[in-house]
Amino acid sequence: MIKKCLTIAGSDSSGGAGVQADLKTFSALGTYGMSCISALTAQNTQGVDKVENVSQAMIRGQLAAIYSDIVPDAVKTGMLSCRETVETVAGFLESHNQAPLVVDPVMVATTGARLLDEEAIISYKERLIPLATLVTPNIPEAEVLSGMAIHTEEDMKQAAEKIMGLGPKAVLIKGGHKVHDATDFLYDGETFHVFRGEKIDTENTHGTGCTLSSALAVYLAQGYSVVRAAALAKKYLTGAIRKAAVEKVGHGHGPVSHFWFYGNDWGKMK
Ligand SMILES: Nc1ncnc2c1ncn2[C@@H]1O[C@H](COP(=O)(O)OP(=O)(O)O)[C@@H](O)[C@H]1O
Ligand SMILES: Cc1ncc(COP(=O)(O)O)c(N)n1
Repeated sequence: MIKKCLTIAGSDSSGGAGVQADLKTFSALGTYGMSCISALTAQNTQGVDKVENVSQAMIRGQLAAIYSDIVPDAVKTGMLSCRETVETVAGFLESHNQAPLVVDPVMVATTGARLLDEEAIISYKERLIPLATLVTPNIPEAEVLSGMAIHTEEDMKQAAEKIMGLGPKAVLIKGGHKVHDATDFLYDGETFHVFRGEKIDTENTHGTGCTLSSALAVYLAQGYSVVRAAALAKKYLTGAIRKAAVEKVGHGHGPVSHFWFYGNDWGKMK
């Protein structure tokens, strides 16, 4: 039976990040995608112009409609925007969700705009992260969650240990913000797993974190271990960045391309 994946995240009007990136990833990897939209953004590849939060009643309504009909095999959260929404989502998932949960603690867009209120961080730490199968901060987000500065790979490991103290089953610190490589660290409380990645020379990285966390949700829905899911998700994302480097959309930070994955088969059909 087809696996069903749910994203709880913000909408990106330009289609590169947020719910739109998540649904594209779910489809490209052969799963059925569902969404609960937490906030609307008016944004493009150059910046975020406006943010409007969806009401708590509407967020609860979307989640209740989904869970009363189609039970997800995996869930991911992305931009949750404010403290109330983090609390609402955590409260709902606590009582209704039994599937693997990937928490991408989205705080700031690639273009620099804030996507999360400062007061929401405490709710992430106390309510949502403890429910996570995997939490996937980038380096600045890991600094906020761990309360320490990260300059070296040793720092990434120490921060991962501190974030594990918040109660998730595993943490993946993403290394895309480093200058020379794109190495990610996964810590499951016992072992550090290193995912070395070539840094592709491109500014077209809009939606990388969203795509990675969605691909992780897909592979967890399909029953892979967290370690295997992380390796497969990184492979999918690297292909999507590589394609984006030669296929620019928009005038700013172009979105990653999900077509690379279908590309070969489509080529054969022509
Ligand atoms: N230029 C790049 N080349 C290859 N991989 C990248 C590049 N930029 C980011 N990544 C990878 O994309 C994922 C998201 O990373 P990061 O940019 O750190 O997170 P976010 O999108 O949340 O800011 C990670 O797996 C990271 O290693
Ligand atoms: C609705 C929404 N969610 C998440 C991101 C972060 O994605 P990125 O870091 O790639 O800009 C975004 N820009 N917009």
